[in-house]
Amino acid sequence: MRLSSNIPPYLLLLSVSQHKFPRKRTYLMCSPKHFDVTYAINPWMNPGAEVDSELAVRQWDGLRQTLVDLGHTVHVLTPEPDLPDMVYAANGAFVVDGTAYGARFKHRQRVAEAAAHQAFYESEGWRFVAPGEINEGEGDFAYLPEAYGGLILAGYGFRTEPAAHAEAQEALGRPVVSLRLVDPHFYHLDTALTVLDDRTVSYFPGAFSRSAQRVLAQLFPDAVLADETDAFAFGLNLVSDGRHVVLNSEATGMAAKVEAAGYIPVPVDLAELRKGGGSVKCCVAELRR
Ligand SMILES: CN(C)C(=N)NCCC[C@H](N)C(=O)O
Repeated sequence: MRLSSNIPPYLLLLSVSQHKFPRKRTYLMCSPKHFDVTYAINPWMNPGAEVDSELAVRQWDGLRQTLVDLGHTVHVLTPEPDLPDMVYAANGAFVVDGTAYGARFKHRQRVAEAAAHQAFYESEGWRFVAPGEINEGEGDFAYLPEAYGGLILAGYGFRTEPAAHAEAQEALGRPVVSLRLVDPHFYHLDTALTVLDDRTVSYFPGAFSRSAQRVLAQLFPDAVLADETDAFAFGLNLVSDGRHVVLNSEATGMAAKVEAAGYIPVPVDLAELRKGGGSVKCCVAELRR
């Protein structure tokens, strides 16, 4: 930056402090090679709907390439034929400070996915904690490394059991704040709340119980608030590196909100995978060393 003598130093400091800095991330994804909608376990799934799995793979690859082009490392899990929801890799574990707390899926159709994730973490040398309680990994857990010294937010009400929140706190040694989800369209925390940078969240209040809304307002007075339209467009189901916000291209309102908050929206088309009830974030697990 060229310093101009006409700009008062306090204004320069202000512009630097508002600049968002990206952090290089490591992610895990799984190709939708076997993606299909053959059962309905959330309100978005319609087993009668036609699914173009080749289009799903192309769109998914666009997301993978976008993350690589932003400078991030993306590991890829091998998809398995009878696990059509395996593309939603965020649900397989929750990783903080080098420890992977494994998933235990609620619905029988997804139960076998957990073993594939466990095998990945163990073969890559991560500390793996096997779960006793039902939980759907990063679908229902979010981490803010710089909020309150490192804070985990956890959703319950549809998939993950509250007992898993205590189990995650034991496994990961970070405080866990439990938040009750109340709208079945937003059955995982990551459809209703997202982490924009190490201390900032964005969320749709209407997806949470009144008490959970009060908790979020108390903890995050500076949150970027999303509305129902943003949430229904899967606008909160995004992946941010602290500066670039990769989100569903249909979520134009949410893109405008993150831009106004100082981030750079990076839209990707993931329409085919919406038929399974997920978007960008569901497809991407963050591996935190
Ligand atoms: C953002 N969401 C909801 C996710 N993190 N995961 C998507 C899972 C979709 C799958 N058919 C299911 O219902 O489990």
